[in-house]
Amino acid sequence: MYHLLKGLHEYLTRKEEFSVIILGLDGAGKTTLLEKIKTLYNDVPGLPADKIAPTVGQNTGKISLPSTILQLWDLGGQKGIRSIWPRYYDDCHAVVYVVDAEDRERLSEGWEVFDNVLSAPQILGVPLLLLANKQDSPQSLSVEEIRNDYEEWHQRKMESARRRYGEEMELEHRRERIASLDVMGVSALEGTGVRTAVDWIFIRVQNSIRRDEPL
Ligand SMILES: Nc1nc2c(ncn2[C@@H]2O[C@H](COP(=O)(O)OP(=O)(O)OP(=O)(O)O)[C@@H](O)[C@H]2O)c(=O)[nH]1
Ligand SMILES: [Mg+2]
Repeated sequence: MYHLLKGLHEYLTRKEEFSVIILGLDGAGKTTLLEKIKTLYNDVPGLPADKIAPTVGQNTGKISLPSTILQLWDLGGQKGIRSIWPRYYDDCHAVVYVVDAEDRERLSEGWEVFDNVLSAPQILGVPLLLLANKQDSPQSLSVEEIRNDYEEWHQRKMESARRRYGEEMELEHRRERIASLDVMGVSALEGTGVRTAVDWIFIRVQNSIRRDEPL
């Protein structure tokens, strides 16, 4: 009887686990975001911003939400480390791409890398959230400006591909993904917008296609 009740209790209180990968250029604020999420959701706070060094490899974190656990993977964004990202694509349930909205100089580089992520076949059906970070800084571009900058960059890229190859290179599913792209503003440093972003992930992973795939 004890085992039966224990099993029933475990069944009723079990939590489904989802993996979320956090990507973006070095310095975008991924680790600051991860640590802020830990501070907001866990009893043990995450590292303060002044203790965070550039990531060589990965950092992880886990948060518990109603009937759900989110396992977060913050991957290093330096050029030489980005090649490890695709190893995480097969098993992730959501992707968060962080942009430094303050650093106008590196926006194009960030879009180039973002475009590679978008075109990875393993994550085609996976929810993708674009975060315009550092909204606490007055120099930062707003969510609207970031979205426009990406769309303009993408338009330019398509035009240059058309000129070079004389054909429409873009695939339909990619166009749809860009059109329905969700962009949110956050300050990983101050925590503004972070709960809204986590709520978005929480809701989207529940309906994720990958969730229904057999293990
Ligand atoms: N003003 C401001 N600065 C931020 C914010 N988030 C991160 N930073 C700063 O940006 C710098 C880089 O932050 P990290 O979190 O280390 O960036 P990262 O994306 O993890 O970088 P890599 O580990 O190299 O890929 C640090 O100096 C942070 O304090 C933010 O929301 N606002
Ligand atoms: Mg980092």
